[in-house]
Amino acid sequence: MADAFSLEGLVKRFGDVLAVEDVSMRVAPGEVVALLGPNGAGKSTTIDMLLGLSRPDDGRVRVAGLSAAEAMDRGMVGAMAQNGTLLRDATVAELVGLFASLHRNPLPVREVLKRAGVTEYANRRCGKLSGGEQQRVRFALALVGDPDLLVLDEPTAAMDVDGRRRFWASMREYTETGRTVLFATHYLAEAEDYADRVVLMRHGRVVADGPVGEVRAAVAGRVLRAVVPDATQTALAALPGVSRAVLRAGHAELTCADSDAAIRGLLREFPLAANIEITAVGLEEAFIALTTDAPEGQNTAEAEGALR
Ligand SMILES: Nc1ncnc2c1ncn2[C@@H]1O[C@H](COP(=O)(O)OP(=O)(O)OP(=O)(O)O)[C@@H](O)[C@H]1O
Repeated sequence: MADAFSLEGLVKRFGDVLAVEDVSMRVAPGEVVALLGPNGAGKSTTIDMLLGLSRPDDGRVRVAGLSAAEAMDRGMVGAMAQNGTLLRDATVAELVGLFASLHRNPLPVREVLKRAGVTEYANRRCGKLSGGEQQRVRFALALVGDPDLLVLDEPTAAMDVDGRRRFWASMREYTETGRTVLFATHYLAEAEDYADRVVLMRHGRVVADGPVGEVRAAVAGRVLRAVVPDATQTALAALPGVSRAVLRAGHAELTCADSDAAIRGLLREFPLAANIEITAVGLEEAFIALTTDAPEGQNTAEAEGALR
């Protein structure tokens, strides 16, 4: 089956800043992909290139076999920017109607309002809406052309807990129809709950790409904690199966790719290790392990290698 979209070796520089460096991914139709990463990781820059809003310095974007610009022209892509301005004096229904008139095959306005969950304030002026409500209107505008691919840059940034829940309920309905979605987010729980696949970015590069469960397992799978007298952080990091080690006042925290190998190695090298405890790693810890620069003695590069 043809890719819903593909990014091949994308590079983007802004002066001296290498914002995106060799980013590649292939996304199949129907996949819901979360693009995760800390501030400045290159998520928005990648999205802008996917949408044809900026040109890569190197590499190629294809959307259903077309260039980004062609796909946008044909209304195949719906986009929701972080903070595009809405016409303040237009009502929500008027604005959606205006956008519908720009598309060749728009969905009926009433249908769009319903799908985006904005029917209750359809007759309110956009300038009178809260930040979260405005985000939902932007979502409606992204849906109006009935696109095959939805690209959302931090869609829930301004929403409260209830707004977020309602937004994702609308999204679920949309993705159940087999549409492809790429969304950037800072919320790990959103990636965990709503994406089939997670792409983690750091410093302009993809550092992990896979199903949520696989990413979590590949980063470590487990954290082993123990009191280890006479150990050094470097010696702990060198144990088999350990991808990251932190030692504070004799308390070791070992992030493990293989916790069985790690515990055997630990007891062999440090027979006095005590109070040993092993727990599963959440996506949050996996995310932090992969997207923060490791302090001395930690071995994040190894964990990254395991994922590529
Ligand atoms: N127009 C620009 N001019 C100069 N530098 C830019 C420009 N756009 C982005 N950058 C830089 O490129 C890097 C990547 O930024 P980008 O906005 O893509 O990151 P991001 O992952 O989307 O971050 P955030 O989560 O904060 O939105 C950052 O160092 C940023 O400062």
